Amino acid sequence: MRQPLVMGNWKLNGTKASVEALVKALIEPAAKAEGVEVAVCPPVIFLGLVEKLAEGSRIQYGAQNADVHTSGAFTGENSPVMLKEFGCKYALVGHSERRTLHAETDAVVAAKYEAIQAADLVPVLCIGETLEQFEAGTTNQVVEEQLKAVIDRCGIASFAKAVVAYEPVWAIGTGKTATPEIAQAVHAHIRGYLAGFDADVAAKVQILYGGSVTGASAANLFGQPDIDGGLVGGASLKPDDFAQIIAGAKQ
Ligand SMILES: O=C(CO)COP(=O)(O)O
Repeated sequence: MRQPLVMGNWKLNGTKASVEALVKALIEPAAKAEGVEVAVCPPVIFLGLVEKLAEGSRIQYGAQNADVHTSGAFTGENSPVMLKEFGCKYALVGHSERRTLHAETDAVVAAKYEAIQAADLVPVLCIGETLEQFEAGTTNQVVEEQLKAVIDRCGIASFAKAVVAYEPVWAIGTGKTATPEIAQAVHAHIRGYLAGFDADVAAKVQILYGGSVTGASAANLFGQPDIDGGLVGGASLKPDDFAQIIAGAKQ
């Protein structure tokens, strides 16, 4: 019922040459992965290039961040409306690196989520606990709070046009993937929490796992009933690994 989605988050990586090589290398794996949605989130400066390269392919794309404003005196920002003009389908919001390095609070994340949807883009709402919170056993409360901030501002119905990405901070870029069992338990909790507001919306929303996903770990993770694909960092920069991850979602 839910279509798997595999999304690469390139973070602050790439050159014109590497972006060209990577997108070209992904066209065939994406074409073969019928039934799997494939997307990449390059640094915004490469969006125009990705738009050209991905034209006519099954590769969709998005931004890693967006401002809350549409236009104005906000030096250095990119608005969701501009991202839409460049053909983006998605925008990540609330990635842990934005929350930590750019002090994005739950309130800021909710405002950005709203602005992204207002521009007719699909927000990919990133949530997840730190190592300290994981060890303290508070994962479920942490993700509930992160979700609640968005529900309070935008309503549960907004999740009909959103994607959730569960990314435990301790698994991001560390090589420590959550086991399929740990990830599934949190995904089931997230879906159950959303179902408390609206069962139909909860049943349909795609919930991605992110954090050190590799070609080797993807299929087991994506085989879990509440894991609908992945948000992939490091491995999405390597065409062979990312192709294997895409294939892992086709099961
Ligand atoms: O942060 C991530 C994706 O948004 C995950 O990054 P890694 O796959 O490099 O751990």
